[in-house]
Amino acid sequence: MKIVITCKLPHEVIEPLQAKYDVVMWEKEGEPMERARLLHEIEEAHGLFTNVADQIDAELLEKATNLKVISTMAVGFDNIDVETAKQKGIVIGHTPGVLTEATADLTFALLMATGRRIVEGMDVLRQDEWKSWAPFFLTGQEIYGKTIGIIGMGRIGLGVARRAKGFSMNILYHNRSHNKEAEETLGATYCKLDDLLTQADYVVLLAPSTKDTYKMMGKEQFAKMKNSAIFINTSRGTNVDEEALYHALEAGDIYAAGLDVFDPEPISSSHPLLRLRNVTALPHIGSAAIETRLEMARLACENLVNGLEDKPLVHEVKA
Ligand SMILES: NC(=O)C1=CN([C@@H]2O[C@H](COP(=O)(O)OP(=O)(O)OC[C@H]3O[C@@H](n4cnc5c(N)ncnc54)[C@H](OP(=O)(O)O)[C@@H]3O)[C@@H](O)[C@H]2O)C=CC1
Ligand SMILES: O=CC(=O)O
Repeated sequence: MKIVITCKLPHEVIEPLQAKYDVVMWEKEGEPMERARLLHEIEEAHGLFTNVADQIDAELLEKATNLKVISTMAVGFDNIDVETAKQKGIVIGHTPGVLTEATADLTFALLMATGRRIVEGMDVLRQDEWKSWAPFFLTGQEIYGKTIGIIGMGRIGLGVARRAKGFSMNILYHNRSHNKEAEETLGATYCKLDDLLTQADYVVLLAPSTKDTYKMMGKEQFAKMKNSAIFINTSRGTNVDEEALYHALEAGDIYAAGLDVFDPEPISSSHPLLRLRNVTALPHIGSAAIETRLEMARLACENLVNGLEDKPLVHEVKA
């Protein structure tokens, strides 16, 4: 059977696959497989190893006449046309859990960096703009003891809430349903979205990208936040109206934003958001810790092999 891998993986990860299958792997480090090549390779493929950078859409699935399994090295699967794949009897695997703590670390790091203007501080040094210690030079927002509002209290949201607890933060959250663990172990309080937005000093978005969450943070939502509040997004760029965010930041309706994700990705260096002093931006590196990425790759391989061998996947996308 033939496997197509759309990104360069370490030898130790693909060796077991090469022993059993005909493996085609994209070799360019840090770049996704060219679309034309993917559309060609998929015609004969039985298994597809993908990630958030590929669009696994109806056009591609139409050509994938032999495909049995799609395995994404990610927890989010919004880049995959799940409905069409399911109609064609293709199973889909993803990698929840193994990236939770690394992504929660990065989310909290981004919250701290944005609140305390860490990247601006480095820029000041690089540009020789540090004249003296001054009472209000590079002052930001406190973190310890403040209120955090987590939209999407799932695995990663809970990880962020545990970190926030260590900073004695008051924890609010909004989901479609209650998260008992967050309430019972961390004392988190369930809120309507509007209440969370008006009360939180830090609004952290961690809901998946779905039809319901598309641009869920827009003009109206940013207007409800405090002028001193900070918005952090480590979920998906599609969950935010980026133009509305830009205007809210520029007008001082909110204090700052920390962003790891954009729509589309990669974001261009000329994007208006990147020109704002009060934006701290990262290139979608939430889960980018070495051990985590190895675990994700191994789990995605296990899902792939199980799918090829008609065994239950370790983590199957059920949606
Ligand atoms: N920046 C990065 O590198 C990374 C980003 N991610 C992103 O983080 C997301 C979350 O991952 P993970 O925590 O594992 O996922 P989970 O499924 O565990 O958590 C998602 C949470 O969002 C809530 N939710 C879903 N729909 C809505 C809605 N319409 N309104 C409010 N809340 C909603 C769910 O609760 P309920 O069902 O009760 O509404 C659930 O608690 C991923 O889907 C991915 O997009 C993940 C990893 C790395
Ligand atoms: O964005 C990354 C993911 O795992 O989802």
